[in-house]
Amino acid sequence: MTTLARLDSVTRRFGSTTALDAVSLEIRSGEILGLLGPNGAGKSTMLTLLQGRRRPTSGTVELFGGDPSLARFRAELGSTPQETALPDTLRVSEVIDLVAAHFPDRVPTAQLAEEFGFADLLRRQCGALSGGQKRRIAVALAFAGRPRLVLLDEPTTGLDVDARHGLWAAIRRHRADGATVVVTSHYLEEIEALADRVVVIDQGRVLADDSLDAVRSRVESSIVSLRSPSAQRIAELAGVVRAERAEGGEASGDGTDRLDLTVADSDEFVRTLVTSGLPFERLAVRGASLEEAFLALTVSTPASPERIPV
Ligand SMILES: Nc1ncnc2c1ncn2[C@@H]1O[C@H](COP(=O)(O)OP(=O)(O)OP(=O)(O)O)[C@@H](O)[C@H]1O
Repeated sequence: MTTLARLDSVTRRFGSTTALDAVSLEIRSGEILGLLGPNGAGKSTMLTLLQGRRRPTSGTVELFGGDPSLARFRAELGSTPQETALPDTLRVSEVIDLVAAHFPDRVPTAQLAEEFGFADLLRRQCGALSGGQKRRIAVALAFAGRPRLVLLDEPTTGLDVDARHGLWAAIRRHRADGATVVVTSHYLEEIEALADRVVVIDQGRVLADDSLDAVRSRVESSIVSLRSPSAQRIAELAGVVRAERAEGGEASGDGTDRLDLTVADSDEFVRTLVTSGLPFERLAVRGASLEEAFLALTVSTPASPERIPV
């Protein structure tokens, strides 16, 4: 597998803020790489370095084997920024032609519009589009020149469910046609739906870099759900990484609370629970979703595990 881009011990500071802290990462051809992290984790900074829009404070960023701040190394790069800004007075088809003209092998306008679901908007001026329509067009623009590498910063923010699913299908189709994609997202289900590989970042550091399944299994989290009148004490038992009152789990009429506990080892935790003698009922155990695994990863960075007050 070819390496298309690489960060080698990259640190980027903004004044006293360290947005990226000694990050090393390779982007390999053919993959959809999901960048996952809370607000301010450093995801957008990583993309701007890959786009050559900023330089690292230290370390090396390489795009197609060269320095991304030099235009010739960006020739096969497509990207969609977090903020969508299309020129108000141009028609949609004109914006597509303008962007695609920079690439030697463009996707025909009608095909792109069909794939990304805006065939009916081609003659519309950009200023007259809704936020969601602009977003779909901005994502499509990243693919307009069949770039080898596409960077998508929160591509489906603000889109409804149907529009998001449509975009995911289009992104997958372009990957099948040979594009490599890096996608940041706040929607964890988006990363689960798209990514082959997941990089979890928090506070500028890479906490995990592995296949989707491996990231899930690496944290080996399980969710133990139960009801108990002693919720607080159960949440404080050894082995609990995170404790949360389940949705709709307000104290019920019988004085018990429903709890969802993220634990590293469910067998061990159940033994601890039984030994504690604390009352519980309706215990259920299941594997953690990516979202839950991600939360467990990011909250376990400090010395002590986080316990959300229950
Ligand atoms: N131009 C800048 N000047 C000062 N600080 C900045 C600048 N750009 C980013 N930062 C800081 O660097 C850190 C990382 O920001 P970044 O935008 O990369 O995070 P992110 O993971 O993309 O967050 P979000 O999910 O909220 O978009 C944050 O603390 C942010 O405030």
